[in-house]
Amino acid sequence: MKLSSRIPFRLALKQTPEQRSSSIDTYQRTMLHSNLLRLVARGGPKRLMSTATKLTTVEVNDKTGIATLTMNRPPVNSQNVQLLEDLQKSITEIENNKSRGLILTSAMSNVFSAGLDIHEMYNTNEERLRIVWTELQNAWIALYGSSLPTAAAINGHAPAGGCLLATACEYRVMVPNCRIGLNETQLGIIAPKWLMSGFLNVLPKRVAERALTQGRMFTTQEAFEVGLVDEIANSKEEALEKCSAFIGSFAKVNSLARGLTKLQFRAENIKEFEKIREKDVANFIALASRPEIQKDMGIYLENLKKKGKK
Ligand SMILES: CCCCCCC/C=C/C(=O)SCCNC(=O)CCNC(=O)[C@H](O)C(C)(C)COP(=O)(O)OP(=O)(O)OC[C@H]1O[C@@H](n2cnc3c(N)ncnc32)[C@H](O)[C@@H]1OP(=O)(O)O
Repeated sequence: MKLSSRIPFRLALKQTPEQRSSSIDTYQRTMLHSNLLRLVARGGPKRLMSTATKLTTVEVNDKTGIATLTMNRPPVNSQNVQLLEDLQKSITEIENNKSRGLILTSAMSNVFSAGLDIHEMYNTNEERLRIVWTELQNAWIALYGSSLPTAAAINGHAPAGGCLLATACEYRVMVPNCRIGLNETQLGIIAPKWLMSGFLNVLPKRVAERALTQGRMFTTQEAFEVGLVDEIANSKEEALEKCSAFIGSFAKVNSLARGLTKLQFRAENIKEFEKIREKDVANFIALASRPEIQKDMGIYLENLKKKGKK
């Protein structure tokens, strides 16, 4: 069985030793291929891929081979089921079309993603809650478990689920005067462990614990200082360039070796997540259905609306 050198981690985890050794042939071919792609050109012609998605677009730069995945759900890219499904489709498409890397960004001018769409969790039924949470899990694992180099061009605020997507990537570049963080405790809710894993990958444990217990939203500058974002860019274009440069830094590195090394860092979190994912859905349904949580969500939504009208 021939295996792609860009096999997603969730599948690589299930490989037998024979399958792994067959990947080594691919390894050698990939070496040759990556040697041909040494220089990363910036800019260049872009090709819009034929995605069947409504709320995401994928553009591949023909010179660099890097795909830009853009979330486009006005006004704030809040993550409803459709956006979460489209994210997964686009990630799969990028993995299958042999792109050299993936940059996640937003079509909004001041918001990367406002996190889960609270309307999807409010005043709804258990089946809908199950779908919402399962799709959030699926979108996260597709990004976190991708063997491609991934980077987030955070061109606006990234609270909660927005921060989740950004920290699922390997590199983050953020524009000034925005906020990012996992603010769940401020909303009276507890983020499960898998949801914190990207955050815990990039921050020292002590900083992460304090931020998560406080539900802290970091400004761009603060996020840079603690290492939650890797660079600050003055515009979305600059953020995209910096993300491309990060992905380009792997041009001389064999992609299979790179991907499997990434896997070794993430495998434990992924395995833990796979073990508890069904229980986690049940926990979410139980929590989100509680009358006091529903009441708080209603108040939160009202306050968001009032703020918008000011
Ligand atoms: C029950 C257990 C749950 C466990 C879940 C744990 C995991 C994940 C959780 C989440 O992701 S929950 C979502 C958390 N997100 C937030 O708290 C962000 C809230 N939004 C904002 O802070 C701001 O909107 C913004 C992102 C900083 C953008 O500010 P801006 O001034 O540009 O826009 P607004 O005027 O505030 O919003 C415009 C419009 O959008 C609506 N909206 C904003 N965020 C959401 C959202 N997350 N879900 C649904 N709708 C949202 C907002 O109400 C406005 O609506 P209208 O007034 O235009 O109707």
